[in-house]
Amino acid sequence: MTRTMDVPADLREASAELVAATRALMLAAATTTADADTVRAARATIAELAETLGVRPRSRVLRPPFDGPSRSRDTGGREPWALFTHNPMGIPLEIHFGADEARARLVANALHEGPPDSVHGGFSAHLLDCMLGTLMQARGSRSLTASLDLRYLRRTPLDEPLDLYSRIVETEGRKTVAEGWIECRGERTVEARGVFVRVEE
Ligand SMILES: CCCCCCCCCCCCCCCC(=O)SCCNC(=O)CCNC(=O)[C@H](O)C(C)(C)COP(=O)(O)OP(=O)(O)OC[C@H]1O[C@@H](n2cnc3c(N)ncnc32)[C@H](O)[C@@H]1OP(=O)(O)O
Repeated sequence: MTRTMDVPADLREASAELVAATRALMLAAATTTADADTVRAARATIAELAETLGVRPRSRVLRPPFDGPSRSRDTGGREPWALFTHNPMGIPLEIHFGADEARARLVANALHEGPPDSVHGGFSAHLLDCMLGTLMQARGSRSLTASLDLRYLRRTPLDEPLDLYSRIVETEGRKTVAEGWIECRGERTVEARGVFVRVEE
């Protein structure tokens, strides 16, 4: 494991920019209407880049510090915590923490499609697990998701602002119950309830 703090700040910044550009490339590659020659030329360029970047790969993505979310929480929601800065597979979320709750805003795009024009249910589950799990982390708790129950109430649209929320319901011993939901235009589309169990460091 390489922690973000183990690499120089300049490389961290360059890596975050590369990942953001890669996400833009993923969307462009998936939705392009360019002709076949242009697409093939792009493929060759990308293959070349993959070779350049893959010369000495790490076995894991850069890992942000565990206390990042709690430091963000300490700012009272002024400084959000950015998720998946170094991983283009993750859906980038900027989470604002309160004491026992969190919120984020996101516009899902064509890469996240499940039912036509709607967010894939697995991505909604991923987003809500992030909202709940990162809130646990922001409260300093080293906990893993033991269960995550979802209710898909209506379709969650692409290309529109989505509001994501999570909050702590109760804690008993090593277990914490948290819930979260996604809203579009003020209407809930998905609800989640998760049990988190604290583990040893
Ligand atoms: C060593 C690693 C270090 C890691 C440092 C963590 C750092 C954090 C970084 C954040 C990272 C982001 C995280 C994002 C969220 C994920 O993506 S987490 C990934 C998905 N989740 C997992 O992989 C978890 C896999 N499962 C497990 O590891 C274990 O089953 C668990 C959940 C830790 C529980 O195992 P255990 O410690 O042996 O717990 P156990 O003694 O059986 O039960 C403890 C209590 O929990 C209850 N419980 C257990 N499972 C359940 C359940 N499914 N439903 C309800 N209650 C349950 C038990 O009934 C028991 O209750 P009490 O009897 O105390 O009242």
